[in-house]
Amino acid sequence: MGSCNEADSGSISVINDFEDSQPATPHMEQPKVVGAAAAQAPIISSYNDKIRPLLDVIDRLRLLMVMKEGIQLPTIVVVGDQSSGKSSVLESLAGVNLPRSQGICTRVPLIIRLQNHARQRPELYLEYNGKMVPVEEPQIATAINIATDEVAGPNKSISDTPLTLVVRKDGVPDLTMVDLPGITRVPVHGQPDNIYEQIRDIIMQYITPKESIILNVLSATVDFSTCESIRMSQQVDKNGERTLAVVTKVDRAPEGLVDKVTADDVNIGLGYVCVRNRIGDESYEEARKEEARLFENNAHLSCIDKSIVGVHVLAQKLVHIQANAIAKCLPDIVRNISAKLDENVSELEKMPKALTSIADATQAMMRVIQAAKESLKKLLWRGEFDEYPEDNTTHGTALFVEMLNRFSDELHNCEESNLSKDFLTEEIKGLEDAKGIGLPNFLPCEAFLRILRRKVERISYLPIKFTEMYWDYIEGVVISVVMRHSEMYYHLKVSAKGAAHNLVQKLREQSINRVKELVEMEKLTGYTCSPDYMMEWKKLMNQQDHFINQISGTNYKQPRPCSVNLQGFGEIQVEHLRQHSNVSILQQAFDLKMRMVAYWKIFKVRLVDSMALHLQYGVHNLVNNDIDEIVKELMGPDGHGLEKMLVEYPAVVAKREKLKNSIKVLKESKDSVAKIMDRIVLYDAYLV
Ligand SMILES: Nc1nc2c(ncn2[C@@H]2O[C@H](COP(=O)(O)OP(=O)(O)OP(=O)(O)O)[C@@H](O)[C@H]2O)c(=O)[nH]1
Repeated sequence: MGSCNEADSGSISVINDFEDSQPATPHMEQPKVVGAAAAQAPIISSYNDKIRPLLDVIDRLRLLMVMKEGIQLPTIVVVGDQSSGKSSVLESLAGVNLPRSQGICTRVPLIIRLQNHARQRPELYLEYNGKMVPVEEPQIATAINIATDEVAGPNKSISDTPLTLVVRKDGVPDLTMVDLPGITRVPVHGQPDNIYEQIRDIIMQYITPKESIILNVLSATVDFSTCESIRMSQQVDKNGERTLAVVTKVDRAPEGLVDKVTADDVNIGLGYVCVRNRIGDESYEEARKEEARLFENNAHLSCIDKSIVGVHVLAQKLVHIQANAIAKCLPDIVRNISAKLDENVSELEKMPKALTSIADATQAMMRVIQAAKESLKKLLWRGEFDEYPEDNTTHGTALFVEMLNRFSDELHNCEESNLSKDFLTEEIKGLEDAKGIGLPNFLPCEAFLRILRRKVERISYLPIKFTEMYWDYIEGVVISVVMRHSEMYYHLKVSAKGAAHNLVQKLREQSINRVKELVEMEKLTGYTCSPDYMMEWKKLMNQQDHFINQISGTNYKQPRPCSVNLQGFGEIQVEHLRQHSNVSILQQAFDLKMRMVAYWKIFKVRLVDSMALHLQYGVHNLVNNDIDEIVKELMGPDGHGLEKMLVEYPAVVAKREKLKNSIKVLKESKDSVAKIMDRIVLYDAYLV
């Protein structure tokens, strides 16, 4: 802390404690103070001519809007609660009038580029909405208000579209800063209810990049720890390493200020600078004199170290911080620009060229269908999922096995219920219906077929349901693959979707008819050459004598059981069978039942196998041959179907334009930085 009353307000000297917290760059001299220019502007500083070209490049990149391409630039961002004095601080630094008020005043980000130039006459202009508007110094505040109304609307609403104010003036420090809307929680008339969230989002967008320097403007009249701007900057810069605090309105609350800035309760890493801004109609010169007098004579303020008071100290600190930030960030900026440029160039190369003739369109369409065909072969036939590793809904071969297993389970679980109570009832009825003249030990074939038909009929909905479900699934995959490959051609995408739908519907219908045929064939004939049938039947028939005995046996010493345990069936109720006095009928019914059970096992396996082969065959044909029908449909009967493909999808045109524009910006940016590469290497070498 410097001793009180020692500075001379007439001559400007720089006492800079910033060197303690920031390493001095060997190639960067400390900014000099040019006292002779004091008459023209409140801040007088010449800029290290090694850094000036680098700042010019950064400003050029900012003008090119390279930030929109994801390249972060070192930026001094001015934040503060509403009416904390942000614009007044900038005004003091720039020596020009900016809009100041007690209510919300800054409604859009205002980029202020201060450039020291030797000419007598200052040059000022505003850049916004692609315009460059020269402004006379006395009209700056009005011009900014007009431009703000144009960008953000005439009411009190805010916008994140920035305005740029360029101030070329003798004696100003070479600085580029962004002034942001002040944080307010209470919307005033005409402002949206979410004004706080809107302002917060803009501020966070600017202060989050680690390249940003946060200039936190705090009014001496408030408790710093209650400031919303402190809360926000701490969210992105916890230890305050890139935060500098400017304390304004020191004239209003001088008492205790020295303790406030010394205690540093709010963790400001780059330190504090206390200032007194212009009040009312004062001129800048008067304001600086008043400021110097205040820090010299005020009982409370004169105790504050001179190295942290005054607008000119603030200017010097900012210049120094900015120089270090640029030197540190430039190598990364150069690398990022190159990487982004390569990325965009390769993305543009991958985009389809605009189609200008039918021959082009035909070629593009063939390429799309060929690529879709290859993808479908992989997904639905070969089981290669490298193109869609995440989306397992398209992994057709794997899902087909799951679907088939589910179908098989459903078929097996679809057995008739209350089997135990009605045991042999259906068979006895079948035998009675098929009664005719014949030898008693011959089973009528018709009785077997009638029961078989009924059983097949009962499950016939299952294979059809499975077929429908399978083709629905195939349709989904085909459409999604075709659409993905035709993404870049809007009209092709729409037509190909329709053609894919029509094709799969046709195949679905054919497949359902084939499955219906399979079911009908099963109803018509009971046949198998599998030896399993006879083995199973014989095994079951071994229980016949015991079973019939339990129902109609004549051993009166033992009570007749009401149920019998049969292997393969469990406990069977038999009371209802005792009404049949004809043992031969029971024997035939038992035989019939066992034939049916043995045959039904064969039937179910055969049905699942046939369905698997049939559907696999269908998919094989689809991915190898049928898919080509899409081409025919797209060409149309008269061959004019592709004409509409010549009209491009607006989103593709927009994307191509955006990429071209980004490439242009990045190339220009690359060219700009190429001119100062030798300096970057110099600073880079130092920083390493
Ligand atoms: N006494 C005194 N008044 C000041 C000082 N700095 C700013 N003011 C006044 O405080 C009020 C708000 O100042 P602005 O610079 O408009 O504050 P701001 O933070 O830019 O305001 P918004 O952008 O609207 O949030 C104005 O009336 C200024 O004149 C100062 O150091 N001393």
